[in-house]
Amino acid sequence: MISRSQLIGQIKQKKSFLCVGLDTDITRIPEFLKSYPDPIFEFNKRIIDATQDLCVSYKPNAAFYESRGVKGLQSLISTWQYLPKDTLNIIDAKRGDIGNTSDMYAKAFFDEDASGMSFDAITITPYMGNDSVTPYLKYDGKWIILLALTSSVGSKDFQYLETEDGHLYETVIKKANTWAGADKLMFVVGATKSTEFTDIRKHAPDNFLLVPGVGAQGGSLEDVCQYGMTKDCGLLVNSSRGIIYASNGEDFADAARAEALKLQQQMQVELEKAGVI
Ligand SMILES: O=c1ccn([C@@H]2O[C@H](COP(=O)(O)O)[C@@H](O)[C@H]2O)c(=O)[nH]1
Repeated sequence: MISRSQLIGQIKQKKSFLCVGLDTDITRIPEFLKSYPDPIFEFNKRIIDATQDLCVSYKPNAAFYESRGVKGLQSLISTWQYLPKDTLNIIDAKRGDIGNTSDMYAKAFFDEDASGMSFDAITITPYMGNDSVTPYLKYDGKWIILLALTSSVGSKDFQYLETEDGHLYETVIKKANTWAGADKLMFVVGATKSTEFTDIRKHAPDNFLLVPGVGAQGGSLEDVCQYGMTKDCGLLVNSSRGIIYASNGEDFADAARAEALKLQQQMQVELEKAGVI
């Protein structure tokens, strides 16, 4: 479990707001790892060892594990067990369903006794509304991260629809902030949407934003910080493929570390510029 003040403390100490995405694809990991009993876990373990002093968060994406059935679930559980307990460990599951089903999803990812895993935070889709979200809020110390404005091209299909608040993504943020405080609730905002961060901050001055889309998707870290950073930082910037697949040779962990270090160094500059550190 990691509270808002602990998260801010980690950011200041590590001079980083990097979230390393563990989107671990069996077809992209180095060949030599495939002789290990659990190649996906072995890969993640080495990535974690190589990056944990440079990041404040890890984000396994559930799809990469669930797509492998029982084996994948075991890799996810082993990865969760190995994750440092002072980083904010997010399961990127993008769930959303009626209340009693959400209860089960919450158990799956938050209740170690039930499932063998207890992540600090989960990503959720907001469109089924309040009763689809409240089951996760019952867990003390856990975070929910609602999709607000995604990095995808398809974000324009629904998220920009005009509403009384401006756009649908603004209504999502405004409404969800009546359900939980900034100590439990974050929003996903894509790095490819940096100019919208100013509007988003009007509705979410204190919430942390989980920002995917730098690196492989082309978003700019500098722009995200210019429009989205707060006095407490308020940002967790994710990079998955750009870090974990920096090399597919025996040097993959060193190459991942080098990419994470580049991002951490840019983040340090931004934190100093904004007076956070
Ligand atoms: O709007 C969104 C929401 C989630 N994601 C997820 O973040 C990572 C991004 O991976 P990269 O390899 O750094 O592009 C991935 O798990 C996505 O499912 C997103 O990209 N955009």
